[in-house]
Amino acid sequence: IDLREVSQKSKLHPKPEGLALQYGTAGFRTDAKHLDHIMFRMGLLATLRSKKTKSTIGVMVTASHNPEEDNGVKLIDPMGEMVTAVWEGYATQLANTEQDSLLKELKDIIEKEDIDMSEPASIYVGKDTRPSGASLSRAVLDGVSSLGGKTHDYGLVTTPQLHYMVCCCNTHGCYGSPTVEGYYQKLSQAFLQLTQNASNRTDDQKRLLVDGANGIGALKMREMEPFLRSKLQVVLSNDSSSGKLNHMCGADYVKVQQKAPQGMNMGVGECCCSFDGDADRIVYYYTDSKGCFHLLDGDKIATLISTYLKELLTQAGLNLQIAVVQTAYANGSSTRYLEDVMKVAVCCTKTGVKHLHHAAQEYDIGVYFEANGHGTVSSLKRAVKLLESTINLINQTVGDAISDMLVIETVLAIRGMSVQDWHAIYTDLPNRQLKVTVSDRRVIDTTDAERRAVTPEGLQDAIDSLVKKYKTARSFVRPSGTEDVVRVYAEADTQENADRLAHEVSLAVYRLAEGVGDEPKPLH
Ligand SMILES: CC(=O)N[C@H]1[C@@H](OP(=O)(O)O)O[C@H](CO)[C@@H](O)[C@@H]1O
Ligand SMILES: [Mg+2]
Repeated sequence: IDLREVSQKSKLHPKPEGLALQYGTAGFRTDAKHLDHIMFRMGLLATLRSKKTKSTIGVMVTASHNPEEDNGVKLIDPMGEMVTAVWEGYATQLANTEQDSLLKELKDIIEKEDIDMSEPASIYVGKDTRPSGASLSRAVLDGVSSLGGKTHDYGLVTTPQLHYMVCCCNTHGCYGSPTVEGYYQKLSQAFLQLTQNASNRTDDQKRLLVDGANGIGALKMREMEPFLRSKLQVVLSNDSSSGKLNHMCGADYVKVQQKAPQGMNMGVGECCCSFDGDADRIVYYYTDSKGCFHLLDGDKIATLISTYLKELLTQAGLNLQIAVVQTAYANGSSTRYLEDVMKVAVCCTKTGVKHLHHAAQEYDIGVYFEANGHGTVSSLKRAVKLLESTINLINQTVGDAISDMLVIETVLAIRGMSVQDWHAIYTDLPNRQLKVTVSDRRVIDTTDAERRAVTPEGLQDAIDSLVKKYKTARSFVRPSGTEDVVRVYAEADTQENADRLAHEVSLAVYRLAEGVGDEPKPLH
């Protein structure tokens, strides 16, 4: 194998000594300053993956909901899915190898996977709006070309758009045409077709305020608008590239803070939604006449969509198995509603859409959403004509804010529901998410889809006895896969109790993870 070019070019992308990073929940993420060598190496790895699978592979440069100064990278597999766990392992190995053993590490992977290096390779590359994206995506291209791979640089795209392109390419056009116009055309045609009979929709109901998180989603929404032919009137805010990405706005801010983003001019009862920094998450919300804020998160979205699909199946007399996949963060009320009232099967997986996606594929129709609004519908294998347009509206490869938004608007239109009707389906249990900083978050290990802590010793017992003090309470902790923090989640009968429980559990985490009794500082 001729790795001379890799050897030369890798010198232009040196690894800072001692820096170790993990391929986390959604790829590598950290301060953009430390990522150049990671990008080059992910270009190399994507090329190997492409040769191995004899397909096009995607490389997306993004740090999603994280601060503007951060960046990151994720690899996209042939069908638009996240790369497999084994290859995530290679990614971590390759990323952490010191400069002088890079070639050896590459050869190891080539050997282990028995890769025919004479195969051609094709890599699609995209990036979000972060200033560091330009030079980092060039480093990816450098990696690919040093192994002789071909690249197509899509430039600024949302993460789900790149997933879509990869899937289109590898299915030879069956999924759509691999261009942004192809994407807009596919989604908007399905939307217009499905909503054409929902004629009693008022102009107010056609209006949707969209918070673009000052990111790529805003840009792409503006491009898509003409395709929607005023059937959906999108009012964009936080759509300037001069505004700071994800700062006091975007889906993660709205979900975790449980309040409206800044920079949005919301009228009473108006239907609003927020994307995250790479537009793969969406949450809805409105404020009522008393100024109260009401959030419709991923759990509410999963409920709306699965209820609608179940109705379609009944109408069509189809005996297909439908299920909703959630994570430990799903509000207890949503799980109860789906199982007890809707009689829909619910299953729980670890955090990260790659886990939900695989679980969803076990069913004829799998609706999966993380509570934070990251999700989609998958596996519409045996469904028939009636579902065809609905399927076209859905980006089945990965969670996609724009496509999800159109699906939601369609279901609301067809069922004549307002955002308030939708909100009333069930009442969320008050909840709170906190972050605790500890010196090594890896001391926390979990089981049962992250709902129980195995280590440090005594932590789960401490959580259990704190939870017992409250009514309808639940709490769990897990190390984040995208930030250097431990996440704490709690829900209880009142907001005060949820806040108190989250705080108490944070204290226990700090005490047991650090082995000391100091006061921690839980952050919102
Ligand atoms: C509690 C939470 O919202 N966690 C998020 C967050 O992962 P962490 O591993 O919790 O940092 O980022 C992931 C990628 O966007 C997303 O899939 C996940 O749901
Ligand atoms: Mg995201």
